[in-house]
Amino acid sequence: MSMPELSELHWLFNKRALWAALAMSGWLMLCWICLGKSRRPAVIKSAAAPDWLIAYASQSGAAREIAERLARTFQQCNLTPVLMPLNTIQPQELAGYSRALLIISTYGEGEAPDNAAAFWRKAEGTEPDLSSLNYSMLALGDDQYADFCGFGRRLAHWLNAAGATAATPRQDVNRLEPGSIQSWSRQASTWAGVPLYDAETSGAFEQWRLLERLQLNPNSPGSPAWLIRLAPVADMPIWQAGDLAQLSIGSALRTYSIASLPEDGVLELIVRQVVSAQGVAGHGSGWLCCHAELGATLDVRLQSNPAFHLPEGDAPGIFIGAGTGLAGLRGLLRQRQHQGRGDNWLIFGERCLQHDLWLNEELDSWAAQGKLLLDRCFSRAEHRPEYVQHRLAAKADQLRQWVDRGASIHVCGSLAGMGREIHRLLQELLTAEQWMKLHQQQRYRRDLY
Ligand SMILES: Cc1cc2nc3c(=O)[nH]c(=O)nc-3n(C[C@H](O)[C@H](O)[C@H](O)COP(=O)(O)O)c2cc1C
Repeated sequence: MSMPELSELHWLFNKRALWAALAMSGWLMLCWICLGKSRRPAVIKSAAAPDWLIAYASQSGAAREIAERLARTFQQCNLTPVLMPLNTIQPQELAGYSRALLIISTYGEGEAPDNAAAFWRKAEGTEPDLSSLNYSMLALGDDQYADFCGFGRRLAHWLNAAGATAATPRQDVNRLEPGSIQSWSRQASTWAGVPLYDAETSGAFEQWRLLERLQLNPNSPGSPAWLIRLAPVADMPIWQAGDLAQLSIGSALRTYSIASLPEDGVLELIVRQVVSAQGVAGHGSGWLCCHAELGATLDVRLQSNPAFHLPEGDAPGIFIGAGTGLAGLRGLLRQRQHQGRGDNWLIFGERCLQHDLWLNEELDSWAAQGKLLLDRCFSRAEHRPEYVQHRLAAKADQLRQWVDRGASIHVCGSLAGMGREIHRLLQELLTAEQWMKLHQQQRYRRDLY
């Protein structure tokens, strides 16, 4: 999966027993609350929509990436925050929110980054009534500049003068220092009731070498997707299926789902080559998929992602994904094969049968051995165009039977394009009891971006 970049950070659910228990019980409660809400009539559902704002001011992307990651964590808890750069909101519109997380970088000489400058021009010197707004600010900067975190500080003063309440002390961060970010995250987590971040399950950056890249979809109508294979320069680190890899490429950091196991001796990723409307290759994907020479080294940090690990036990597994979402599912499926657990059902969607048989040798061989029930769907199929949600709906009886047998459901891929649809459909196709048990027993796991 190609996910947003981060600098010097690690975001995850803690492994330590106490925090895990707290986080999971919090998560379960949220699921319960949201489940209850989403089963009421639509009008109540929208009236009860969460009022979280996650706003950022970012020049080179660090603050934006943090904000995006926060938003994803909220979404994994079935909350739907509004995520935006400050410029896209009018100062007085902040009064429409009761809770905000603000990730604010400083640029120039103590100035606002470009995507917050217009906001600040309008805000400065005005004093709207923001007395119903509570906020928590993470201010990013560099103490080598004379006005350290100057914009964050000025924005916080302005908010306070307008009557807003700081729910946590403003945290100034020097050069993305992880300890400060962690400290803020813990406080913000407590306030927000969402487990936002913990540093202890992320390792350090290690060097890896680009070993190979194989295009998975030659001639596809979709953008090229590549299986990227990396070998460790030093010892092979340990990770679990479901974990993530943060790649440092130039000044950017990108996060991808890991598609392989340590036993494979390589770190495999599935990366879609991003090309802008102007034909410019994306920074991270362009380097990985086109520009980097084989043998080139890059810094990678592995990030534990317990929320997407396989559950204990040998119950069946349902795996649903589209596009690069196959990466996370493939890691899990490989682990299931290693464990000798053949009761797997994969529903995978891409564009067309002729050019999008991603990883077909491996998947077909598991299917031929009876270890995988394989449903491929193609959105551009001539006769029966289909998305994964259509196939799932067509196999609703089978879904219910598997869930009754204790199956867990893993969903990986885009939130907007697929994750939300699958979520909605599962709620519709499963009985209330099945849906409740899936949550209670933590058998519904998602890696969406
Ligand atoms: C040209 C430039 C000017 C900067 N000016 C300041 C500054 O005045 N005060 C400060 O604390 N940090 C300053 N910084 C540091 C950035 O705030 C810091 O690198 C931050 O992590 C960037 O976050 P972003 O990628 O979200 O924009 C500056 C950085 C650059 C490149």
